[in-house]
Amino acid sequence: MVNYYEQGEQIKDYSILDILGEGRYGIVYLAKNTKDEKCIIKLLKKDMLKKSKSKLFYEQEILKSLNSPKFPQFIEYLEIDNLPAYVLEYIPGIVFEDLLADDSYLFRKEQIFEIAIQLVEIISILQQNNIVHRDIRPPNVLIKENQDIVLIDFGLARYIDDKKYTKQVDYWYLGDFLIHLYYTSFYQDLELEERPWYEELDITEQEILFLKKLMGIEDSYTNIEEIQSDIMKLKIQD
Ligand SMILES: Nc1ncnc2c1ncn2[C@@H]1O[C@H](COP(=O)(O)OP(=O)(O)OP(=O)(O)O)[C@@H](O)[C@H]1O
Repeated sequence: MVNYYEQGEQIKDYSILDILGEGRYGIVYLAKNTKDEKCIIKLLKKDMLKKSKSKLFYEQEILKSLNSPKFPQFIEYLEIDNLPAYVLEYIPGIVFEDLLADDSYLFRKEQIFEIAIQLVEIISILQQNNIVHRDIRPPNVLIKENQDIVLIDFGLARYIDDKKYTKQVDYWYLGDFLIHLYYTSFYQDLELEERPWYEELDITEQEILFLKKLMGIEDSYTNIEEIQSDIMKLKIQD
């Protein structure tokens, strides 16, 4: 049984404003502190306590260690009804999942390159801290009003090793993310047979090669500098 908190209810020093999301593992609340500043409270579900231990551990550990405006700051650990919870900085903005759900929103190429540059910078900071996020998807990437990008939800993030948790996992997600953005300006003729993205999208050979390398379809990228340099070349050619 999940004990939901309602708007106006108090959890320790925080007053609940809204429920932002509910996953298998827990509930994400928007709340405000005693100074009236908004923040995020993540509360784990009881029946998921065993399974979610590692999710909780890594998300906390990793966010504590990252000190950059490109990620939400870890504020504090709480225990609520004997369940672990933690408080994170609230980032005002909109997640890409919501932008993509709005069919009228089209990403232009120069916007896609700007977003790609910021995401690569984010991956580069993660790599400097030996971290792979493993979930860089539209619900987990937020864009602020000033167009700065912030990566959230570190539940699957881990320390890089050379087996399961490789750098290439985040390169694959970056490629897939960018393809979602390219598809916003693709008109699907329902009469025609579906083709793979590299045939359907109106993109250059260089863009195809870049995306294929990110996704490991062609020779994979081995380092982030190479990716940075290829995006700059694409941007100049555009
Ligand atoms: N720091 C934050 N600032 C602003 N909004 C946030 C923040 N963290 C989460 N959100 C909002 O809450 C939603 C759910 O958050 P998040 O994806 O971290 O939860 P989760 O339950 O761990 O997700 P999942 O079930 O996908 O693992 C996000 O899509 C976003 O809209």
